[in-house]
Amino acid sequence: MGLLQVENLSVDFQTDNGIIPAVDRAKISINAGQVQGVIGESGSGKSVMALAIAGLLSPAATMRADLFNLDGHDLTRMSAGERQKLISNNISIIFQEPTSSLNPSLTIGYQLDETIRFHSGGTRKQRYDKAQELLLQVGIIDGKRRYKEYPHQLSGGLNQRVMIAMALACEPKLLIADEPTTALDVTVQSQILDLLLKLNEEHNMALMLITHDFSILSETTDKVYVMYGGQIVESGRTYKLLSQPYHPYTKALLNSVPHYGMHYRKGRRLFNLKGSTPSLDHLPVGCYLGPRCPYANRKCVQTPELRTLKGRKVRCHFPLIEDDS
Ligand SMILES: Nc1ncnc2c1ncn2[C@@H]1O[C@H](COP(=O)(O)OP(=O)(O)OP(=O)(O)O)[C@@H](O)[C@H]1O
Repeated sequence: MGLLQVENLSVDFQTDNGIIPAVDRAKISINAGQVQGVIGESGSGKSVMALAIAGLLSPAATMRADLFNLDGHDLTRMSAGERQKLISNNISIIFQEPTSSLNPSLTIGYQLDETIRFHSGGTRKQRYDKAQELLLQVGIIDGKRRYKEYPHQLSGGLNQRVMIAMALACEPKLLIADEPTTALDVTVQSQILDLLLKLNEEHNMALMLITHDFSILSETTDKVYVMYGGQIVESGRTYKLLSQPYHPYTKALLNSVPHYGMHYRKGRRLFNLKGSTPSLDHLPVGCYLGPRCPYANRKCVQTPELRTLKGRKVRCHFPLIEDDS
C-alpha cells in the first residue's frame, strides 16, 4: 500500500551567491513496510531531500511539490500547522552523529520523557514505563540505569539506540535514517542495521536509509534512489539496479567501490569519474553529469527528463541498456 508519494519535490536555498537548487524535481514513492535506500556523493541533496520529507527544513529553504501524499492525506492542501502535525506523527528521522542530536547536559531519561510527552502525553509513571519499553525495544536491557545517565556516559552505538528509541516514540510509519552507522565501528554498524531491520519487520515500519555504502544498500533495501547534483538520476529495484546500472553515474559509483573477499583482485585500479562534483550554484547546462561522463555527446547539453525504462527510472539520454533483440 502506498504510504508516501512525492512528485516534483524541489528545495531551493536563497544564499548570498544566489539560489541553490539543492533538490530538483524528486519523485519518491514508498509502500508501508518497504525498505528503500538513497545513495550519492556528498552534497548531492540526500539529506536535504530527507529533511524536506520529514518537515524539518530550515527557514532559509523554499520547498515545492506537485504531489505530497502521506498515509492517504494530501499535504499540499493542508495548512503548515496541520501538515507539521501529520508529518511528526508519522515520520521520524535519525542522523549520523547521535551525540550531536542529543543534549549533553540532559539525562537520557529527561530527553526521552520530553519526546514521549510531546507525542502521547500521559502521567509521569506512564511516560516512564513507555520510556523503559522503548529502551527495551532498541535492545537496551539496563534501561533503568541508562535512563539516569548522560549521553557522554554511553557509547556511540548506545546513543544511536537511544535516538532510535526516541524516533519510535510516535510509532512512525516511516523512519528515515540519514547515514545512521557512518560514525560507528563496523561491528556496531551491523548491530544498528540489524536493529533497524528488526523494527521494520516487527512494526511494518517503512525505512529510508541514506548511505554512501553500496554493501548496506544491497543487503537491506528493496529499492534504491541514486542522486547527483540534487536530482534523482536513477531509481529501481536494488538487485537489478546494482547488477545492471542504466545510468553512467550509477555505473561509475559502483565501479569506484573497492572489492574484498571473492571479488578481490590485487592491482585492480579503482574507477574514478574525471573532474569533480559540480557546485549547485554553478551547474552545467543540460545533463549535470555531462562534463564528466565518458558516454556524453552533443545531445547531453539538453536537459534529460526522468524516463521509465524496463521498470527503472533513468535521467539520461543514453542509458546503458543492452539490446535484448
Ligand atoms: N542551510 C543551507 N543553506 C544553503 N545551502 C544549503 C543548506 N543546506 C544544504 N545546502 C546545499 O544543499 C546541498 C546538498 O546538501 P545535502 O546535505 O543534502 O547533501 P548530502 O548529499 O546529504 O551530502 P552528505 O553525503 O555529505 O551528507 C549542499 O551541498 C549545499 O549546497
